[in-house]
Amino acid sequence: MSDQTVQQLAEVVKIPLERLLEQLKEAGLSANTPDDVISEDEKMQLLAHLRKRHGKDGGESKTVPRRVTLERRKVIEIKQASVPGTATKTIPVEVRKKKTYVNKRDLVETVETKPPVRPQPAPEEKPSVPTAEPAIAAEQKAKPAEVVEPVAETAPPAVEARPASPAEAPQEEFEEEAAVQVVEEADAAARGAVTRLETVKVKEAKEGKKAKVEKAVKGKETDEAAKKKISERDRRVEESINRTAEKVRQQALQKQETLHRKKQRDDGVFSEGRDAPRRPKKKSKTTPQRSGSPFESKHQFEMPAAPIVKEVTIPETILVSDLANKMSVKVAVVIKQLMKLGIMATINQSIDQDTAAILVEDMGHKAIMQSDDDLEKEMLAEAQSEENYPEVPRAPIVTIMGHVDHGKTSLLDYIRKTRVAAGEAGGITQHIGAYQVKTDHGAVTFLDTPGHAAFTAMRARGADVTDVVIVVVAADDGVMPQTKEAVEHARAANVPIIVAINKIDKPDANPDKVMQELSVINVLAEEWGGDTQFLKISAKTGQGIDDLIEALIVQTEILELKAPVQGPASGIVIESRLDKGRGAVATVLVQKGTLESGQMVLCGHEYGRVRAMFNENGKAIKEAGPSVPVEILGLSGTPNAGDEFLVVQNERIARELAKHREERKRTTRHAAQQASKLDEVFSRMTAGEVASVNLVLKTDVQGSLEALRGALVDLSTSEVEVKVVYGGVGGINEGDVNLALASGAILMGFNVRADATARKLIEEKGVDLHYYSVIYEAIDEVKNAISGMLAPEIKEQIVGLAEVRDVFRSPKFGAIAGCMVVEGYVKRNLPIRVLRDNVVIFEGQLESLRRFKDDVNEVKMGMECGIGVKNYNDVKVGDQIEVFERTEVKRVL
Ligand SMILES: Nc1nc2c(ncn2[C@@H]2O[C@H](COP(=O)(O)OP(=O)(O)OP(=O)(O)O)[C@@H](O)[C@H]2O)c(=O)[nH]1
Repeated sequence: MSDQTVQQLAEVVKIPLERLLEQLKEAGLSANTPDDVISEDEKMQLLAHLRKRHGKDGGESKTVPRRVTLERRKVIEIKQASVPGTATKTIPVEVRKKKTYVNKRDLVETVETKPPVRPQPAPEEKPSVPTAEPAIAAEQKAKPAEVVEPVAETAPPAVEARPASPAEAPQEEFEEEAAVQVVEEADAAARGAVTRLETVKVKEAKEGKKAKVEKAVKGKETDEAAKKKISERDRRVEESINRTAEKVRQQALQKQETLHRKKQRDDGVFSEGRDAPRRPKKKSKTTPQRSGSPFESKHQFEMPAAPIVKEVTIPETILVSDLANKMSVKVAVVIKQLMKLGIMATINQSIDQDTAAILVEDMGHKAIMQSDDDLEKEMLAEAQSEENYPEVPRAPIVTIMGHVDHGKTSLLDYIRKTRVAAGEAGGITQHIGAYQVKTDHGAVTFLDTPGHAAFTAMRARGADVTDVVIVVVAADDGVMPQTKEAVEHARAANVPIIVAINKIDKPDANPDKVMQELSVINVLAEEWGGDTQFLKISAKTGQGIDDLIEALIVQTEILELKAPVQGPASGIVIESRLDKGRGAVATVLVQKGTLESGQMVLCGHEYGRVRAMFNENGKAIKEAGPSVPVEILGLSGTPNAGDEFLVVQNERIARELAKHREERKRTTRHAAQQASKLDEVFSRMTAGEVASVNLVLKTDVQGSLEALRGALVDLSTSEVEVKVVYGGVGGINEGDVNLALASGAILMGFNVRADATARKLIEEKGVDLHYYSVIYEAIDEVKNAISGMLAPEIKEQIVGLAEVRDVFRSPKFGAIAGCMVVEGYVKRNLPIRVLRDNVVIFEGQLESLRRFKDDVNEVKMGMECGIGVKNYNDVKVGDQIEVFERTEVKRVL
C-alpha cells in the first residue's frame, strides 16, 4: 500500500475526516490537513497510538486481560510486503496453541479456540466513533494464517457482530449435541449407579453431570437461551437422578426389610414351625409399590401391644433349650424361671413334662401335653397301613435257659444239626442268633442266645419275644442256682416253662430228684398235678427231643399264637453287627406281616432299604413271614438287639422316625431313670400308676434272702402288692440289673454290692439301687415308701474303694492290707466295709491308714496305702475295702 493523504485514508477506513485528523493529532503526527500525506510508518504510529489508547480506555480490555493472562500466548510481529515494491508491513500476530488455552477457572476460554462470542449488536449499534484500527487490522485477514490466528482484538466490531459463520454453525450444533450427550451419559452413569445400589455414587454422578453440562453449555454461549437450555437439562438430570436415587432407596429398603425378617426368624419370632405366620411372598421387581411411601412395607412385624399367648406342645421330656425355643424366649430366661421353681438346670438338660407345663403356664403361655408315644403313633399311623389282616397260627419262639453245663448248647446244636442242616443239604450253617426248625406238626423258632442273661437283657430293652422257655436241668446234677434264676426270669416275663430233664442217658441220672427240687420253687409237673410239661431228654443221644418239640407245638396250640401273614412286616432285632464287606448286618425276627427284599425298614433309630435277605443257612430269600428269623443288609447302621423293626412306606418317614427316636433316646434317659424309684412309689401309687412294687433282691446268704423276701412280701396291702421278682444270693451282676430294668423293679442289696459291669449299667440306666446291712432297715424303708411316710433317709454314700493287693503282718497292728485306691478316696475316720466277691464280710472302722511310713488322713485314687482294719485280721488279697459316709437326706414327696 502506497502513502496516502489524510483525506484518502479517511475514505478508506470510512471515518470522518475530522475524527481522523484529531486522532493523528493525538498520535503526535505532523499531518494535520486533509491533503497531508501519511506514510506507512505514520500509519503504524497511528495504529499503535490507537491501540495504546484502547488498552487504557478499556474498550475490549474486559476480554483482553483474560486472554493475555494465558501464558502460552505469544505475540509476534510479521513483516510482510503486501505489494511488491512497497515497504513491508508489520502485522502483530498472536499465536495461541489450542492446548495451552485450557484455563481451569474460566471454562469459556478453555473450550474456545476462536475469539469469544459476544452478544451480537444490531448493525445500527455499530460503534458511533469508529477508529482506524479495525481497518488497519482488517488488512491482516488477507494474510495466510495456517498456524497462526489473527489477534482477536484486531477484528473490527463489525466482524464480531456478524452472524456466526457457516463454519461456526456446525460447531455450535456439535456442541449442543455434545451437551445432550453429556446429559445422556450422566443419565446412563446414574442408571449404572442405581444398578449397583450405590447412592453415594449416584450423588457423585449427579454433581459430575452438572459440571459437565455447565461446562459444555457455558462453553457454547451464555445467552438467555443457553441458560434456559441449561436449566432445562439441569431439570432433566435432576429428575433422572431423583428417579435413580428413589430406586436405590427402595432397593435398600427391600434389603433392609429382608434382613429384618431374617433376624426376626432367627430370634425365634416365627419359630413355631407350621403354626408360624407365613412369610409374605417376595414382591417381583416389576410389581409396583402398592401406594404411599416405600417405607410402608418396612415394619410388617409390629411390636405386640399385649403379651402373646402361645400354645406350647410339651412332650414327655423336653430339653431346656427346646422349651425356650418353643416360647420364643432366651434360654437364660427359662433357666432363671426354673431356678425360681427350685430346679437348677442347664441348657442341655431335659426336664419332665409336669415341670415344663408349670413353667410354661408361669410364663403366660398355654401348655399342651403331648406324649411321645402319641407323636410316634401319629407318625407310624402315617407310615403304616391301617388295614387289619387276618391272623393265622404262627410258630412259637423258644428260648433255652438253664444252669451252666446242663446242656443248653448241646440241645440247640442237636436240634439244629438234625433238623436244619439235614433239611437244607449243602447249606452253610451260620450263627445268626435264631433259627427255625420244621416238624411234622409245624415249625419252631429257637433263639440261639441261651441263658437267662441274654433273655433278660433283651427284655430289659423292651422286647418280649419269647413265647416259651425251655429250662434245661441236668438229671445228674439237679436244680442249681441258675436253674432257679432261669425259672424266676421266665416267671417275671410271664412266659410258660417247659422243663427238659437232660442227660437222661447218664447212669446217675435222677429225674425224680429234679422234679422234686423244682416243685420246691413251685414248678410242678403235670403228672404231679401241676401245669408244667416235664420231658426227659438226652442232647447227646437225641432221646426224647422229638417229644420235646411236640410238647412245644402243643404249648403253642394252648397259647393260640397267631399273627397276620399279609401286610407290612414288623418284628424285633435279635442281633446286629458291622460286616467289613457287607456293612450293617442285622438279624431280625418277623413277628407280623411279611418282610420282602427291597422294602424300606426302620430299626430302632436306624433305617434303610433291604438290599438282601438270608436265612440261617446263608441262603438268599425274597420274603420272610411271622416267626421267621432273617438276616438283612442295607441298614444305615447297627441297631440294638431288642429294637423294634418295621416296614415303612417311604424313606422320608423312615428318616423322620429314626431322627425322632434318636432325639427321644437323648431326652428320655432322664425320665427312664425315674421309672422305678422307691421314693416315688407312693406318689405313683396315689396317682393310680402302680399297683405293685417290684423288687430284685440279692443277699449275702440264703437265710437272709428267705427272711427278707418273706418280710417284704408280707408288706403287701389291698392297695399295693410287694413282689420280689427275683431273689438270689451273691453280688449284684449285670443280669440282675437287666431284670430290674425289664420288670421296673427296685434293686436291693443286702450285704452285697454290685460288680463293676453292673455298676456301669446301673449308672447308665439310672436303676434305683439300695444297699442294706440290717434287715429291718430294708423292711422299714419299703413300708414307709408304700405308706407315703418317708422318714428322713440316712443315705449311705460310698466315697472310695480300695483293692487289697498284699497283706503284711505287723506285730503292732496285726494284719495290714497293702491297698491300691481304685475309686474315690479313703479317709481315716470314715466307716468301712470289707467285701469279698462283692459280698460284705465285715463292717467297722479303720485302725490305721499309712502311706509308706507316715500316718495320713486321706489317700486318693491311684495311690497305694497300708490299711489296718480295727478288730479284723482276716483281710485277704483280692478283697475290697469300701469307705462310706452316712448323710441324712430329708425326703420330699
Ligand atoms: N451224657 C450227656 N452229656 C451231655 C448231654 N448234654 C450235654 N452234655 C455234655 O455236657 C457238657 C456241657 O454241655 P453244654 O451244652 O456245653 O452245656 P451248656 O449248658 O450249654 O453250658 P454253658 O454254655 O457253659 O452254660 C458237654 O460236655 C456236653 O457234651 C447229654 O444229654 N448227655
